[in-house]
Amino acid sequence: MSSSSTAVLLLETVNFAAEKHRNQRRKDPDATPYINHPIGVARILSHEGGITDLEVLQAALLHDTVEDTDTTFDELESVFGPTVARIVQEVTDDGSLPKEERKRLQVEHAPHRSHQAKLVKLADKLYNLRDLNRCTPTGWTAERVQEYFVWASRVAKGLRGTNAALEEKLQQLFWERGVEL
Ligand SMILES: Nc1nc2c(ncn2[C@@H]2O[C@H](COP(=O)(O)OP(=O)(O)O)[C@@H](OP(=O)(O)OP(=O)(O)O)[C@H]2O)c(=O)[nH]1
Ligand SMILES: [Mn+2]
Repeated sequence: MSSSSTAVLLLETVNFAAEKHRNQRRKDPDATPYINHPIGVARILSHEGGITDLEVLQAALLHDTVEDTDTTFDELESVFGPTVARIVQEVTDDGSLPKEERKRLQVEHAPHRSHQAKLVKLADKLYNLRDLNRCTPTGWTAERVQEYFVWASRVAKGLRGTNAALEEKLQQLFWERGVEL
């Protein structure tokens, strides 16, 4: 595929995600537009992970659309194709389960995800941990922040051997918190 059609597809994808997340905000005190997160996750993959796989970058832009908006996997498949839809599906929690179960399943399933899905997971965790270092979400205690680091390290353990650059950056954040990986 030519670089120009890659650019067009990425713009189509970021616009789809922006429209889906249009009314959502992050949990930080400034209520940052939610779309900053998926854009930042895709940018970590390209800029820090050296990832050029278009379907991975598209899946990163779309990774929270089904979990957090009215988007369906069928819709993603018809607009962006089966591979992108499958990667998003792999990184989407089952919202019908209780939160503790969803968290436990992320740890359990991480090692069995595809390489493409593991990349998105690594970048998602790296973004969210950096965001926690930047500021505390409204209503979160320091203990809840630390628990997120501990849980994220257990997920990251199952993602090992996927991307050295991203894993080293995650490792540094865990080390700074005194969390063993
Ligand atoms: N650090 C941070 N996170 C925020 C903020 N606003 C929204 N989030 C989202 O909150 C989720 C982490 O919070 P939790 O309390 O663990 O999860 P919850 O959404 O199920 O309540 C992440 O979802 P996710 O991307 O789906 O990832 P995951 O951790 O659920 O896998 C993250 O993107 C913010 O200001 N800072
Ligand atoms: Mn996310």
